[in-house]
Order: sequence, then structure tokens, then C-alpha cells
Amino acid sequence: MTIEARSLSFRYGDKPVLREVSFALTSGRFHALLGPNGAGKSTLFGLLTRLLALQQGDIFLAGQSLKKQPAEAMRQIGVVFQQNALDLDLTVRQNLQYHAALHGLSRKEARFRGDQELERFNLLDRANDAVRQLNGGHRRRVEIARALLHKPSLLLLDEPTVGLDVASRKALNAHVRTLCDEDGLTVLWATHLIEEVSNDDRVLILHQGQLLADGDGHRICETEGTRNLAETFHTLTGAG
Ligand SMILES: Nc1ncnc2c1ncn2[C@@H]1O[C@H](COP(=O)(O)OP(=O)(O)OP(=O)(O)O)[C@@H](O)[C@H]1O
Repeated sequence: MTIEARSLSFRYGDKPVLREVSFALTSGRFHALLGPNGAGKSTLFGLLTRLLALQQGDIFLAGQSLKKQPAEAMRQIGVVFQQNALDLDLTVRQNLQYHAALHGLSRKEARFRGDQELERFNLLDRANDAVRQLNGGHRRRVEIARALLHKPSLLLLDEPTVGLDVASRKALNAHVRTLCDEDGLTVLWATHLIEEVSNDDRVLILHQGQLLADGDGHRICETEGTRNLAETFHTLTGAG
């Protein structure tokens, strides 16, 4: 399942934040949305998840406009926002079950799906622990497991490694990549950290609300005449 943005522009008041942003993600691939702080990544996520209302342009999910089929379309999407959104005082399992109920899963299904995801994320033994007892990396894993409970085909992650140490960042990034390889999940991973992006990824570089590059990492480097993505990112945005 793919998502396509067509000519998205967005402003807060009279401040333009996104300008004519267009792209189409490829089903089953890991896509890195790379942009410095303030580039407009979270705003773009807000539009893709309908937290923000479209102002200009449209978004298509599996060919259907979000304007026409919002509820149906949203069932295909799982989201992990930048801010941790788990209830720290509930257990891991309770957090998952609560979220599953919001998606209309029965109690039995919720328990089954929750435990299935926890097992896959190597967290089943922590199911009865309060989230507060988990380290940052494990909390993020629970959030991703939660986002996958309703079996979406597209996973959006907005700077999911914020606040994690280097080892946890690497592990989380690697884990999400396996979800693409093993489950055919389409992933859009927003980050300002070049080390989370690989040359083989599809890379979208956003800067000051404009998409400056979109393509396979190595191709972008060829086009820009740069040695690697870090240099490309720096040349295009001044960041990195
Ligand atoms: N609610 C808001 N009202 C006004 N301006 C906003 C609002 N939210 C974001 N902005 C501004 O819009 C621009 C893009 O912000 P956005 O959060 O989308 O970028 P980002 O790439 O996600 O950056 P970060 O990683 O720092 O969150 C920034 O200049 C930000 O200050």
C-alpha cells in the first residue's frame, strides 16, 4: 500500500511551512524523510495523519483521496509520534489493549495481537511491567508494537529515536528495517540524523518546507556530485 502527496502546501498563519511537496512512497520500502530541525517534517506528518487539515494539495492512500475516504484510509496507517504517548503508570499490556480497543478489536483479539507483537519485539517478558519501569528504547518498541496492532500496511515514525542513546537508536532503526523486509511494511522514518539513513534507502530531503531531493540515496549523491549522503545533506541544507 502506498501513499502519495500531491503539491502539498501548508502555512501557520502567514508563515509558509510546506511548499508544493509531492512524492509517492514505494510499497514495502524503508523511506527516510531527512530534514534539519524546523524543515517541516512534523507538519507533513500532521497532514499525512489528518491531525492537520489540508490547505492546498491532496494525499492519496492506495489511490484514494484522503479528502474522500478519510476513515477507511486511516485504518491502513500506523503512527509513532515524536512525543512518547504511552501511559507510564499502566502496564505494557494494558497500554496495548487500550489502544487496540480504540481500533475496535475485541478484548480477546487485543490480548492476542498485543502479545504477538510483544513477542516479535522481544518484550513479552515485560508485558506486566509498568511502562515507567522500561528504558527509553524499550518504550519506543512498545510504541511501535502498539502502532502495528491493527495491522496497518504503512508505518509513519516521526523522529522515533529522539532521546535514545546511540546503541538504542541503532537497534530501533535496524528493527524497523526488518519490518519492511519481513512483512512488506511501507515505512516513512523522519529524522534529522544522517547516521539513521543508508545509501540504499529511498531518501527524501526536506529543507525549509521544500523537497530538495527524492530518490535512492546513492542516486541522489551521483546527481549532486557528492561522496556520500552526509555531504549531500550538508550541501543541500547546511546541516549535518
Ligand atoms: N503550531 C505552530 N504554529 C506556528 N508555527 C509552527 C507550529 N508548529 C510548527 N511551526 C513552525 O513550522 C516550522 C516547521 O516545523 P515542524 O515541527 O514541522 O518541523 P520539523 O522538521 O518537524 O522540526 P523538528 O524536528 O524541530 O520538530 C518551524 O519553523 C516551526 O517553528
